[in-house]
Amino acid sequence: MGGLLLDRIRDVPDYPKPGVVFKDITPLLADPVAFTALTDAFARRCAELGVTKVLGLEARGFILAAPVAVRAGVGFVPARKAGKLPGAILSQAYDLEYGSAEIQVHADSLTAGDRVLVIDDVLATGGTAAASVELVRRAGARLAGVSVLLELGFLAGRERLTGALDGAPLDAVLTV
Ligand SMILES: O=P(O)(O)OC[C@H]1O[C@H](OP(=O)(O)OP(=O)(O)O)[C@H](O)[C@@H]1O
Ligand SMILES: Nc1ncnc2[nH]cnc12
Repeated sequence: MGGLLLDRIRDVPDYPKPGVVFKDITPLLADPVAFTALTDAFARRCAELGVTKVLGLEARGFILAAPVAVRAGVGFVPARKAGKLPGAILSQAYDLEYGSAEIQVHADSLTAGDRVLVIDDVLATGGTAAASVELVRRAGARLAGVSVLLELGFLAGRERLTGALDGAPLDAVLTV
């Protein structure tokens, strides 16, 4: 499966800033065989980890996590960029490879009985994933793990996240 997916991720140099090589997953999304293989792999991980909810990160994480929730038969919880959720929220600011942002979840979207898998496309510096893990904890749920399509190993996100994971697995389908 690795080649099928890696061949469909495009490098875009100097986007969105000079020096950044942007990993564009749109070719993968446009290929139903590749997208289905990825969805199935994430869904299998949900079953292995006893997941009750997947947390998808706006925006690319939404695209990957929503079909996983349907396939795995678990709930989908959106972590949205600041200012988009209408109810009472928990909020977490963070830095990422090319900027800074703030993500939010509805405070009642996760409960103490939930085992949550955070799903995103890219793990770069780990700032986004760390903020997501923090929101899961603050919502009172248990972190089942973090699963990403592509880990950029040279940015050391895994090292940054290790403490925050508290033993939960960090899985990358691909690492470059
Ligand atoms: O490991 P990090 O350095 O935190 O970077 C990873 C994050 O950056 C990208 O999201 P982005 O904020 O660009 O949003 P998008 O999904 O709306 O494009 C990507 O989808 C991850 O969520
Ligand atoms: N290099 C990169 N490509 C795609 N998404 C990213 N998010 C953070 N860094 C990224």
